[in-house]
Amino acid sequence: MSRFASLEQLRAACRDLPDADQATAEAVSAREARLTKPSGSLGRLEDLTAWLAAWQGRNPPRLDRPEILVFAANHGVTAQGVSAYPSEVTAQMVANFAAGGAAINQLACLSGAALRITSLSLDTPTADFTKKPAMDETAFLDAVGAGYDEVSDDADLVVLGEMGIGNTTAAAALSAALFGGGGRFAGTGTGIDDQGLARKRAAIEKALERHKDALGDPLRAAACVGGRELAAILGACLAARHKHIPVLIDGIVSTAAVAPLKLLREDSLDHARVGHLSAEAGHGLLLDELGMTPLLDLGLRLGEGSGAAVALLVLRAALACHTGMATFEEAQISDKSS
Ligand SMILES: Cc1cc2ncn([C@H]3O[C@H](COP(=O)(O)O)[C@@H](O)[C@H]3O)c2cc1C
Ligand SMILES: O=C(O)c1cccnc1
Repeated sequence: MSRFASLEQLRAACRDLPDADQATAEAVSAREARLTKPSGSLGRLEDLTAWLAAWQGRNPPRLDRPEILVFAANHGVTAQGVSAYPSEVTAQMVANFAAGGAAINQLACLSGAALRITSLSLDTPTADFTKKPAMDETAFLDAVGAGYDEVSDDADLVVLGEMGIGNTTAAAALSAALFGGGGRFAGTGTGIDDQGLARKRAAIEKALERHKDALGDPLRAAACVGGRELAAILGACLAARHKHIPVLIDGIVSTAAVAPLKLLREDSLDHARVGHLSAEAGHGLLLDELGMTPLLDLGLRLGEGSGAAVALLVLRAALACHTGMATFEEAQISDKSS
């Protein structure tokens, strides 16, 4: 039995959100202003520390227990020839994660984060959404609930990633369902050729036409043209908000996964930052629609949470400066006002 019994119950949970702790953020910004550097010279690192504090409600904020949650699932739409790799690779990569051989294992280790992989019914792919809804309401709510339940109460940051052959098609379809524009969010994913990209766009357009009556509702759109791992990421992002835990989102797949939340409540992603701009073509377009600015732009196009895990190192840099630096008074350095 899922934590969410109906779409209406989930919708209510998506609208009932705690706010940031502004007083704590202001206290952190006040200390930041007294640190031994020209005012504002640590640029966006300064904002990141205040953002962490605002959502953790803690001064100073901490990164003692960050966790990377990777959700894996399979997609019926792969029957349309939309990925360069076969669906078996999803389970094979889950085995690789368990053995420590994937990119995200190295980045989790380096960034000092716990890594948890959750497989969602890998032997039961979603339906091919060019033909019918990817998930019925029960399957969708189960996946959202599974993601929600993965977030630890005592995590101080959650990084959201995924593994699922075919999921850049689901991400592009969901983005278009939410923001319009047919195949414009489609990119080459794992590296499909021009014919593959044409098949991907055609599959997306067919799905949008088939499900057009459902797409006005962001949650039904996510059930019709999303995927289990995208639904779980939505659930985890929502759980993190309810638990006052800041979130780092990864590339196009995890961004598309949480996008329905934004349409249900405008400020629902304020506790989240986008770790990086994926090289997957549609990610920048999607971020423009969401009004979100990525922290890094390194040309990554992997998924797994990899770009967000690299961005966690930047958050650590921000926090190290904030907590370790001396103030002007402590170091007896004359500041510009004295
Ligand atoms: C070996 C391998 C490792 C991966 N790690 C993440 N992805 C990424 O690629 C997939 C999405 O691309 P598409 O929509 O083109 O299938 C997802 O599994 C995503 O996490 C991988 C893909 C492969 C092949
Ligand atoms: O940006 C992403 O999330 C992405 C890009 C390519 C393949 N898989 C994921």
